[in-house]
Amino acid sequence: MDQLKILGGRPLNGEVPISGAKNAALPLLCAALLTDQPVTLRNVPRLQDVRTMLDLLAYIGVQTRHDEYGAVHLHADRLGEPEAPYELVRSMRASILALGPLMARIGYAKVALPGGCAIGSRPVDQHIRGLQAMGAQTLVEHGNIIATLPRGASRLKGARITTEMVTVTGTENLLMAAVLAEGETVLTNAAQEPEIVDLAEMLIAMGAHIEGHGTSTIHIEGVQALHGCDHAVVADRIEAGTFLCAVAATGGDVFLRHARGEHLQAVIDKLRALGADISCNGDGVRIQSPGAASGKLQAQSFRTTEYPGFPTDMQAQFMALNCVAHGTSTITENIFENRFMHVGELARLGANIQADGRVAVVEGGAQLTGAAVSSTDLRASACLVIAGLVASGETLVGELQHLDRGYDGIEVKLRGLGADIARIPCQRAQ
Ligand SMILES: CC(=O)N[C@H]1[C@@H](OP(=O)(O)OP(=O)(O)OC[C@H]2O[C@@H](n3ccc(=O)[nH]c3=O)[C@H](O)[C@@H]2O)O[C@H](CO)[C@@H](O)[C@@H]1O
Ligand SMILES: C=C(OP(=O)(O)O)C(=O)O
Repeated sequence: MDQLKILGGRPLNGEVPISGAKNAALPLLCAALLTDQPVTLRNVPRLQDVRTMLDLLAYIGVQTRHDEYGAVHLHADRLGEPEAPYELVRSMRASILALGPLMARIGYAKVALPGGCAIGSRPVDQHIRGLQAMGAQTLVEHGNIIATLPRGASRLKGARITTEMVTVTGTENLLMAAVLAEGETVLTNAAQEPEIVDLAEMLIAMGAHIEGHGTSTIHIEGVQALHGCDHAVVADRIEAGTFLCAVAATGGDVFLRHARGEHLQAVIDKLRALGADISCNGDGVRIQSPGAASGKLQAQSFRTTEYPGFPTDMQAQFMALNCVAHGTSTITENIFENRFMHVGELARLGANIQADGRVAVVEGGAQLTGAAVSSTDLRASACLVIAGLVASGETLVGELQHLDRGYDGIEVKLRGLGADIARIPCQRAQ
């Protein structure tokens, strides 16, 4: 397995382009299942999760092509009796996003249950309950969710659905199911993330009737058929947030081109309180920071919540920053029950953190020193990269399959900003 070798202690300066969002691209790719006409998606990040999703869609019968300009061309004109097999689903939970569109388009879906994963148990009961409310008959058998329409029915039926908790992919699945259902669907307690808004905008461009996306109540009036579209994926707020934390920690002056400051307000508020100077305009976000070594950064307590609150997908990266800023901070993880696995690895670099259940108390001001560490999940890997950028000496980050799921060339981008970071291919990694 490849490793990242980082020599810490350098400030970051310059400009970095922010890629399209993983968590938007994955549902948008699945939305191509909703029409028999060609769909073009632009600004699609080059990530392992995108490759896995394209493999899955190809398996289902969709023609797919990722071109050299970052656009993906999809054509779902011939769908058979599609299956999303466990081999593809287990490496990427977002495969569950094929369920809603397949039910909407052909009234049949067989998707392997994604199972638990590193950050928590992550059930999909709300996806299934919502589809049942729209008339789907579902069966869990041999590890698969099999969904069908009742005898004589040709479409799902619109319904009022209130999910028991706010779920991002659950909202996306039900939104995609509802656009071709008969009559009106109202999703209450819906997720409000920018990725939901991006999906709704793509569906509207395909001819769907949707109102209220970006709020907790979404109204959808089903239509008979959708047409093709050409849509660009929204910029990745979590990639942008990761770079903001990296620059805050190392110090420097960086412009994040394409980043959308309005999608990162909770993180930006905390970074400003910590001591970074941040300005946003229509082209991107600029951060200037004196860096942790200046002794001027003040650690910030926060609790993760649904959008627009502080995102769980930024918790690990901000924790790395709190380790080197001054003062004690308390971090509460409210979304996933097991998302502190980076704590042990940060400790190997010299961090001082006590985690108990969903709460971690970070004693700031640590002088981190480089060591070999292992990623346990996607954002944990990003947090270790940030820690490595500030640690003295050499840090080796292993298990990069997690990082590669969600960051498009992070080491190339960081090197462009002045970091001393290199990927060591597995045969040379020691
Ligand atoms: C591909 C993608 O977009 N992934 C994001 C999505 O994951 P994902 O959509 O899987 O996360 P959810 O919003 O569904 O999960 C929120 C909480 O609800 C629980 N839950 C969810 C659905 C369900 O049927 N039953 C249930 O109990 C989950 O276990 C979790 O505790 O939102 C998460 C929360 O912002 C992010 O961390 C992920 O990066
Ligand atoms: C947890 C994440 O992704 P996924 O839902 O794909 O596991 C993430 O993007 O941080």
